[in-house]
Amino acid sequence: MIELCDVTKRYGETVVVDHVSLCVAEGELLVLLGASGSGKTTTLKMVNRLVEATSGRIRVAGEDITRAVPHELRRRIGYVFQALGLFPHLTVAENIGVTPRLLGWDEGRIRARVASLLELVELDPGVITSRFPHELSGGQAQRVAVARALAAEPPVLLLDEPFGALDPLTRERLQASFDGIRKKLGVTAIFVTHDMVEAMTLGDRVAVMKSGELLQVGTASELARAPADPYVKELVSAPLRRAAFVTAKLGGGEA
Ligand SMILES: Nc1ncnc2c1ncn2[C@@H]1O[C@H](COP(=O)(O)OP(=O)(O)OP(=O)(O)O)[C@@H](O)[C@H]1O
Repeated sequence: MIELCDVTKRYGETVVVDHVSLCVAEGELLVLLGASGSGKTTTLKMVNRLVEATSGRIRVAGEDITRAVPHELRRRIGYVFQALGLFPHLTVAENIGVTPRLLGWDEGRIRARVASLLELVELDPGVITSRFPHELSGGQAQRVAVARALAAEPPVLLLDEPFGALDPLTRERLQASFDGIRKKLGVTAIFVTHDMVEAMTLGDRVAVMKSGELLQVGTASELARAPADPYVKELVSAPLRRAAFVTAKLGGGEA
């Protein structure tokens, strides 16, 4: 469904994404995992042409994206990015309804969709629909951005740390409900995170990036069993190291 073939992005002399090749199958969620500055966001933005690749080829549903009109491409691809991009002068309901409205849905269908999406992301429609983005907390705004990306049931979703601003318990609940809905809808997705536990929880496969290079792609257990690089090994063992630390801190290994 999404194919990157030998994709490179350069800014001047600096290579920020270095000959990356990746395939995401229909209905699959691929996590892009890596440290800050490793090129995850740039890779994601090349898929919907918010950033143009310097070289290489990208296809979505078999179509070379350079042949698509960028705004039409983006209507077919839901996108949640770090800066959220909610329209400040539109209410929550209007923000979520933007793409369905562009696609010509009738108002009743849009209203019902907005209400069901708000419930999905655990926001009370009665309270939140008529608020403006500046009247939301960071976590609420993030949830509205996720709802907006799902609004027109796009076949492809790109998510850049969509749960980053949430407290850990809300984050865990929303990860679970997101996982359910994307499987139910059969959405193909690329999900950027630097959190290994989130990657293991949500990803069918995980792609590890470092300094613009793709180090390894595989299921979490493949990465754990046969890490191709010391950095991958360190990343996948991080949750266990932290769990051991917490266990020790709480007073021993019996817990
Ligand atoms: N418009 C730009 N001009 C020059 N360099 C850029 C530009 N956009 C990104 N970069 C650089 O490209 C590299 C990769 O950035 P990118 O945002 O893709 O990383 P990331 O892995 O998503 O990081 P984070 O987890 O912090 O969001 C960084 O070194 C960044 O400074």
